[in-house]
Amino acid sequence: MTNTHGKTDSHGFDEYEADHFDERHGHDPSIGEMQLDDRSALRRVAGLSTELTDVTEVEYRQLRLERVVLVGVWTSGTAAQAEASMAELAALAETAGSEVLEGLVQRRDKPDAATYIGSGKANELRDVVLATGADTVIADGELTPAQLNALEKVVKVKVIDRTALILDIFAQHATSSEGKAQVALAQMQYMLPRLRGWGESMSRQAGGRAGKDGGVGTRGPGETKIETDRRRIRERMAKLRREIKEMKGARDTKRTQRLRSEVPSVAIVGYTNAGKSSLLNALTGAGVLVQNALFATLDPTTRKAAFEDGRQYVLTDTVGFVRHLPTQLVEAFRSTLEEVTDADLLVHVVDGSDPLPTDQIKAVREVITEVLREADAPRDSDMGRSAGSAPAELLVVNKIDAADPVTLTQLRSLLPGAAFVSARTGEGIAELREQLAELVKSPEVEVNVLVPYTRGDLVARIHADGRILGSSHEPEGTLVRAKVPEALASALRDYRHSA
Ligand SMILES: Nc1nc2c(ncn2[C@@H]2O[C@H](COP(=O)(O)OP(=O)(O)OP(=O)(O)O)[C@@H](O)[C@H]2O)c(=O)[nH]1
Ligand SMILES: [Mg+2]
Repeated sequence: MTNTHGKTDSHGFDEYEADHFDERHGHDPSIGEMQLDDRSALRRVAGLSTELTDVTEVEYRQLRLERVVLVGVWTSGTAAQAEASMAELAALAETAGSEVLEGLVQRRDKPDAATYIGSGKANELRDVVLATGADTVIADGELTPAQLNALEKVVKVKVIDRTALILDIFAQHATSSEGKAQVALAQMQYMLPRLRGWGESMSRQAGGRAGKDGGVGTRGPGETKIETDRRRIRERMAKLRREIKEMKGARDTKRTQRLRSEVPSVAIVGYTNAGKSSLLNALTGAGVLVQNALFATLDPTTRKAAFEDGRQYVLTDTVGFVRHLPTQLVEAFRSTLEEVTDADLLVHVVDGSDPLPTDQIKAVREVITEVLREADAPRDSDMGRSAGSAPAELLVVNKIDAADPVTLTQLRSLLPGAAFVSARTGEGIAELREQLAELVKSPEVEVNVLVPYTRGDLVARIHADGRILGSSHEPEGTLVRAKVPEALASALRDYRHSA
């Protein structure tokens, strides 16, 4: 796996990811309306798919999404929510590089056990596929291997589900070696029960057909071949887990240093495309990748920043969330998501111009809860956060320049503590800075110490981590009055000076 940056680690403080900086100026299509140039601007990363083909030879069905028809089952919620879900699926499909030709939604109590949509609707879908010349159907859910297989038999083109689509986008956008490994792990986990025959393998397990060739979707290797492939994939997964753990080690060291120095950490979280990276840029001038694409950011980027009073803090931009984020990804990205669980404060960015911002807030909180629960589970390399202490959350409604005024008024009364900003125009950013300074724990312990000259290291730490209120050089050492983090105050205990 090569890294387009020529770097192996993009989690440092001062990395600058400019090579694919791709902001489209003055043009802001809404979700689901991304233009052709957006898609052609996307480069497909030839990474995992080829590798998997190596591993399993003919087994892996590469996602070559070109002309797609979307299909969804609307089981609960309002018509607006069903519509938003399809619009999001369209945006995901376009982010993955495909052209959306048509979308069908079926109202049902629950998805059809056999074919996801009902059989009548499946035939209708077949007609739409024929009429539009689509080569792929994307279903808005996670389908069982058997459902995918059965639906493919009816529509006679490739059928993939929302989970596979999201995994494909992640694979395209991963740039760091850690990100690539995490995506590969998630994809393999998804693929394992779906090896060629998607579901056919299930019937074999159940003592079904004897693996004779026969028609679409049933051709394939014999049982032993599939088993060999499964074993090879499991071996690769084990290797990836080990690699991810090692890569995480390097990042942990950095984080431990940060924790020790007690620099408060703020993590920017939120729905994908809400403007998290834009906000990081607005607050720190970082210049990270901003793109009107879903999951543009996969690797956490951390920047140092300072409040007005000179106090330092670190700000981390993270991977975006989405409704029903595939569990394979949550698990594989666990080490990345630790940036979230270890933060002192979460800045939760909400796209105020989205038609249903409160649904986004809910989806993000669900993922965060899941991540926090995972983080509380005991594991070998525990560090930082003590169980149960979730970081505080500040809601930031972004894109107020583009938001509907009525929605904004509703949000203001619904979310009284929230900040309202535009990362694009800068409106509200100064106020947000003040709010952050208030919320982030101040390292306020006042000390008055006489530090002997042999402990220059301590004086250096006071300078680095605290605020000097006054200092003078005395015959016995440096006399310092300062506000310092609690940990440093206790390290200075022996040098307390009473004057
Ligand atoms: N109108 C408007 N557009 C904004 C604002 N902030 C961000 N955007 C646009 O929203 C899109 C997404 O911005 P990003 O900062 O990449 O969003 P993100 O949350 O980091 O997205 P992912 O990393 O993909 O999850 C880009 O097209 C931005 O130009 C804003 O305040 N107003
Ligand atoms: Mg981003």
